[in-house]
Amino acid sequence: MRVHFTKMQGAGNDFVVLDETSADLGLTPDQYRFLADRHFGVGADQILSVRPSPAPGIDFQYVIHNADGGEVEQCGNGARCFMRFVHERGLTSRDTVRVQTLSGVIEPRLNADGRVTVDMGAPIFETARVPFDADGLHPLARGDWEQWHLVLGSRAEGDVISVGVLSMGNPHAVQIVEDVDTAPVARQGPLIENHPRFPQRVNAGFMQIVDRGRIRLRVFERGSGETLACGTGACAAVVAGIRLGLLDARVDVQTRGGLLTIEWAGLGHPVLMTGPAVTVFAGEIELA
Ligand SMILES: N[C@H](CCC[C@H](N)C(=O)O)C(=O)O
Repeated sequence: MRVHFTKMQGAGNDFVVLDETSADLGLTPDQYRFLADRHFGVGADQILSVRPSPAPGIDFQYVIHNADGGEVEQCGNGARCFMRFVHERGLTSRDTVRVQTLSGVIEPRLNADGRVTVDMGAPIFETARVPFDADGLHPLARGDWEQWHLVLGSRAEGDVISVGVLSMGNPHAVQIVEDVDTAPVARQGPLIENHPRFPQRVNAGFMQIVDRGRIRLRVFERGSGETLACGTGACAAVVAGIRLGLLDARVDVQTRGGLLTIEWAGLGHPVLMTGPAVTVFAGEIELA
């Protein structure tokens, strides 16, 4: 099957985008993994499928698969690229659309300066909804929020880290580090991602607080490994920092791939994420 695709990136988090508005391609996990493969396929952190409206009042459906072929609930950098894609392909003439994802409706908006702002919805803190298995654990109260001690690996080698746990539709565990450049992302990332207390695994954030309006962030993503940026990870990190009393309501997030700006007015409010969305090239590929 010959498939047309568009390669895009948002702050270096890169995507293969498929226009499935005329017909679902019906791809398998193996085919998603092939498209994401940086040696045998196109190469991407996630594969984004643009599908027709599922209901009145909703413009599109947005389906996301990680590089490991697994479908996931949300992708922030992908949502910005989604908006650029539907605009460039003439699938909408509007600068904002309503998009159904597995975790709810999001509203990306194309700004005059070329960046894209997305209402990512409100963060979720109930551990059962992240999901995070807190049974038998005693939280550490910090700010107006709880932190959890996680033992990584076997008790012998076990790092014990303190994480904030929350969902942006997808699960995140965020820890504060002195310096993201020396943080043990490669070693701790997989141990956090696959920690048994996260039944659906988790995205692992490593946040360095520069000042109350700026952080540096690295994320070891569930199903994709460390990426140059993670949009939902940036939202989760800023929300965690605000709840710990360490950040103001508007924060610039410096990732290895670029700058994102996150705004959150507090409990009950949505998180707004603003950042770049770039079309790199289009092509076709033969799928077995
Ligand atoms: N790896 C994530 C999905 C992609 C999130 C990230 N690329 C973003 O920009 O939010 C997960 O398994 O929940």
